Amino acid sequence: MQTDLFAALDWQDALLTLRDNQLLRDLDVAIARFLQQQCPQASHEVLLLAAFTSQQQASGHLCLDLGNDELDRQLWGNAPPDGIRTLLPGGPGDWLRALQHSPLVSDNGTTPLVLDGPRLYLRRNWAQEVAVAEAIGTRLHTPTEVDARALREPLSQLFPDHSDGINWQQVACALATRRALAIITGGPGTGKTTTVVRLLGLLQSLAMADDQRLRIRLAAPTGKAAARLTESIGEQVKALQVADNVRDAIPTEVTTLHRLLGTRPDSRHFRHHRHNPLHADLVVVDEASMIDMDMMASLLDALAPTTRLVLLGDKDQLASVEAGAVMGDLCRHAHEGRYRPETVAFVQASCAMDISDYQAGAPHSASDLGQQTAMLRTNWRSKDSPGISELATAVNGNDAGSVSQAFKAHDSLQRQRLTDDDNSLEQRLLRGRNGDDGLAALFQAVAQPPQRRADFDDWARERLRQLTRQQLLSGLRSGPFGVEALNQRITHHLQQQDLIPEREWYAGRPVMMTRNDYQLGLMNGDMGLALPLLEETGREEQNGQPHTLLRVAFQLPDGRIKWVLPSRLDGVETVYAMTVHKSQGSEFNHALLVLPDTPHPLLTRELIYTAVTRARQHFTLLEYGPPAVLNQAVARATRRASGLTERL
Ligand SMILES: Nc1ncnc2c1ncn2[C@@H]1O[C@H](COP(=O)(O)OP(=O)(O)OP(=O)(O)O)[C@@H](O)[C@H]1O
Repeated sequence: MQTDLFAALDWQDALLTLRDNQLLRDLDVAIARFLQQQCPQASHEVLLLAAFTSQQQASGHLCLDLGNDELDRQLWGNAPPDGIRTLLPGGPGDWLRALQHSPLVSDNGTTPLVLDGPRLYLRRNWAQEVAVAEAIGTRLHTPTEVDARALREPLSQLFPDHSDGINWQQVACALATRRALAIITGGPGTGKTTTVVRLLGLLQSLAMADDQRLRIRLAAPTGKAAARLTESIGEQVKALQVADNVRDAIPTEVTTLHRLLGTRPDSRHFRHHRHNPLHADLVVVDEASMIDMDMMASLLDALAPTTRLVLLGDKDQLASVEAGAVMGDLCRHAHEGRYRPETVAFVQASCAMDISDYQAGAPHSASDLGQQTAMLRTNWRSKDSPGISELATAVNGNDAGSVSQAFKAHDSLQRQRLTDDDNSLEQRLLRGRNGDDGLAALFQAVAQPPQRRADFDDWARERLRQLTRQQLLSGLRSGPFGVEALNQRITHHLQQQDLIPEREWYAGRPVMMTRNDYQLGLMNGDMGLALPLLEETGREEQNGQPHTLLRVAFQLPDGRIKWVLPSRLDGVETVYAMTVHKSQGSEFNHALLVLPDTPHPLLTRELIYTAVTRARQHFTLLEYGPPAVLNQAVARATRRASGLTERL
């Protein structure tokens, strides 16, 4: 009966209705139509599932997991729309049977759709996931092992600080020497950079003792993250307890992943791939939680099988905007350790430390990858901002009581209820916490450029640093509490206060790149500030003032300042407010998070955690609604559908 009804419906209309109800995108509709052209005998049920599989990518899922208990919610929110049951009769079990008999579906990548257990993939996503799992598997079976006892002496020199418990930094270093892949995860300030610099010192010392020299490359997913790491690596390398020639053989410049792999204009393919691998013996990638499956596949493809890869990142942060949550998948059990007895013995021999409390309960629960993964657990920056790590831990633990308690216990944390009909948000941003971190101070400083052209780069660097003293964040892009509305509202207020003129470009306008511009060498997410630049040739004064031109200053990953003509930038937006997604890889002395007046499905635990951990010293929650908005967000953990963990 249902099948008759289904056949009677006009297929094209059904797709368009789903699109009009925002259950599908144009792209998803196009994919279903394309597949129908390729295979006219394909059932509408399978085509519809293909459209939904494509649509799942918009939420970061790599596949449609038909075994997911929350499939209904994932597909169409709360309740299925009218008529959908007619289009897609039965339940996941029936759909799986339909897929198994469809000519569009195989389990080995020979068809446009791939069914792997209960997971339905578009072929490209499946192929990437398989390639990533294989490349990781190869690295995990490539021993680079050195004798554990031979590590003991150099490790104790690199880690002179004596601690009673387990020194996870030292454990991470020791584990990383064993295979061509290592993962080091930990929250902010847990010493990931410190650890990796010591690891580089260790590996380079061992190589140089053998008359070799490792070619080391350092990278991060965004320009901002690369710039931040360049700065902290530089300091750490200076403090490294190694011979001078070893120190000199450790690079401090961090590049973006795109530059590392070699972007090619007008192509989504990179210059480096399996037939032209990167010339490197060791590649370190920081902020690995921002790497999506597509980029991870490209990265692994560009590395020779013998090139060591070390991934650093915070597994609890928001996953990449694009599909895949690779770091989260790779670190699924990092907090438990789940080490095998031989790993425990290796750590005992190399570090004289007992990690048997973190041994796997049952042999099958330990994975090869787990043996190469270490989680750092001490926040070394906590003296500066104890409240922030306490709040972050409470958010991670979905502990509403501890979240409220943290706000009460620490001056570094503030929670303020705002109403929509006053200007208290704008006034707060203008004032800042202590005057010198507010927007008013920024505009004042911007209005006082140096007198000599030679001083402009340093001045711009300082102004860009000033910009990171305070940042307003929102988890949403659209709607009254999304960054678009917030930026408009703040801009309007500043104009009313005569702090900025009513035109698009003005000195003091903070902007962010919204796409990669390879010609300019600027990447999506890079932040710039419009500043008056003293004109080099026109030294003559105008009305008693030196002649200045408006330029946008960006800091490149190597620290240099790049001055760009505003008209040359077509992919930028104002960032008085920034999305939490875009704030990844950045830190601010004071981060302020706006929460809307009602709970929102896009606000999740990872998003709140990421916002809190952007703050170095102070975190403020600006609530336009009841506490339930925060509590519901903290309770909502995201789980992205992928088969990577199982495959590994
Ligand atoms: N073992 C240690 N003993 C004392 N201080 C440490 C130790 N490890 C790291 N630190 C200090 O803690 C601070 C944070 O370390 P580091 O930058 O390595 O952390 P991180 O995890 O890379 O931080 P983030 O990702 O938040 O930038 C630094 O000032 C560093 O010098």
